[in-house]
Amino acid sequence: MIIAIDGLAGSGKTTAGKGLAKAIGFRFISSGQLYRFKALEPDVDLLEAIKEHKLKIEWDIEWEGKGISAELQREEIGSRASEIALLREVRDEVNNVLRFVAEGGNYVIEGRDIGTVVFPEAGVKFFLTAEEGVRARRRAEQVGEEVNIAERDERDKKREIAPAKAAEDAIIIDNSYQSVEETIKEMEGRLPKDEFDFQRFLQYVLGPPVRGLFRIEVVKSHPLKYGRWILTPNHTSAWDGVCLAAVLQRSAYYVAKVELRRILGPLLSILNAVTIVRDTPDLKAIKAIRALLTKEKIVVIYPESKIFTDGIMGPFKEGAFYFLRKRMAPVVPVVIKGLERITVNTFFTRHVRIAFLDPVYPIDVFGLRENDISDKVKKLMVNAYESM
Ligand SMILES: Nc1ncnc2c1ncn2[C@@H]1O[C@H](COP(=O)(O)OP(=O)(O)OP(=O)(O)O)[C@@H](O)[C@H]1O
Ligand SMILES: Nc1ccn([C@H]2C[C@H](O)[C@@H](COP(=O)(O)O)O2)c(=O)n1
Repeated sequence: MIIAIDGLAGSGKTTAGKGLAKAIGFRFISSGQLYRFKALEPDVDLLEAIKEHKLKIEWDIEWEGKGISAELQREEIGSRASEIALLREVRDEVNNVLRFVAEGGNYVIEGRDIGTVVFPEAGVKFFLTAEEGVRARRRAEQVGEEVNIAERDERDKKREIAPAKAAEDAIIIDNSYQSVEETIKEMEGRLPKDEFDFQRFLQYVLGPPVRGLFRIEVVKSHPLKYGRWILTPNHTSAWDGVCLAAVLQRSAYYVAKVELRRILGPLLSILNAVTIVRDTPDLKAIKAIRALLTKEKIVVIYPESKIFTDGIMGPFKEGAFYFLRKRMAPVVPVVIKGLERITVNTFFTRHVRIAFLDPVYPIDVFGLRENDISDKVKKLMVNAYESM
């Protein structure tokens, strides 16, 4: 899911955008920083540099392993950036890079034309404003020098290509007299929530008793309230899906083998399962999962594809990472410990621990093959399991 934040200089796009991204577990990109980088290093081919991992643009810009945000923040660079941002070829280059990096991820992206030109299909669009005097004061405090914000506004608003303006469907927030926290809270409050369904009802009703019964402890969490995610849990018991559902704050779509239809019948659909024929390219299931991700849902895929009760993770199927490699969604590896070798006698003495590991985004695995990706994720999960 892309959350676009546009606005004029000093309206708080970067500060509030970063805060929002942190609060909801998304990544953040400042397109203004990219224009500033281009002003600083005009000869660098941005896309090539990103593909070679020389340039990192998420959160703060890193060039050849070094953070350069302070240098980019200089008023002289900002002013030069505003000038080169008038050039069609520079804008195309920056836009291509933004689309390439963000594809299939959950991002908050700030700029001037993010909701209007770069991501017109963004899930949510904000346009931040503040009075000119307030913005000038903020920028002057930031850079420690007098700033001619009116001149910059003129250039950004009146230019022919992609002028800074609110998209027709943007949510406009004037934060002249708001704190940063208030702006972030207002933005989060305007994000679209999932519709209430039967699984969500079960989570409300059965979540607390299941958490109590299995003494579930979330040892590492991740806010999964918005956006598209693929969760890849290890699979030691039929109960791990129940424990996972009990701690999620949203409905998830579980990918299950088609054979389960015979046992569970229509209950599978009620519980949001997507059935898949194993060991074949099941195009119907792939299409269904792709549609769910496009609708910004959570999909759960067990990479081992069957239960390994002793806690030693079985071989990972590469297919579980197909959607990551195809740049359709980030993967959150989930490690569940405490449900191994479950028996009637030990059922009531469980202490289940769940860790949601840091997400792996499509851009992180760019250029890797499916089996390298599954090896990488498995290593992360095995290490986490052993340390829990
Ligand atoms: N309500 C608010 N929301 C966001 N930022 C605020 C708010 N109030 C004050 N600020 C301050 O405004 C300053 C400017 O914010 P920021 O750099 O995020 O703006 P920007 O829109 O990204 O500017 P530019 O386009 O020039 O990079 C920061 O120091 C920030 O702390
Ligand atoms: N999407 C964008 C982002 C930035 N610019 C230009 C306009 C600004 O003057 C300059 C620097 O941006 P800042 O860091 O101040 O946000 O880059 C643009 O044209 N389009």
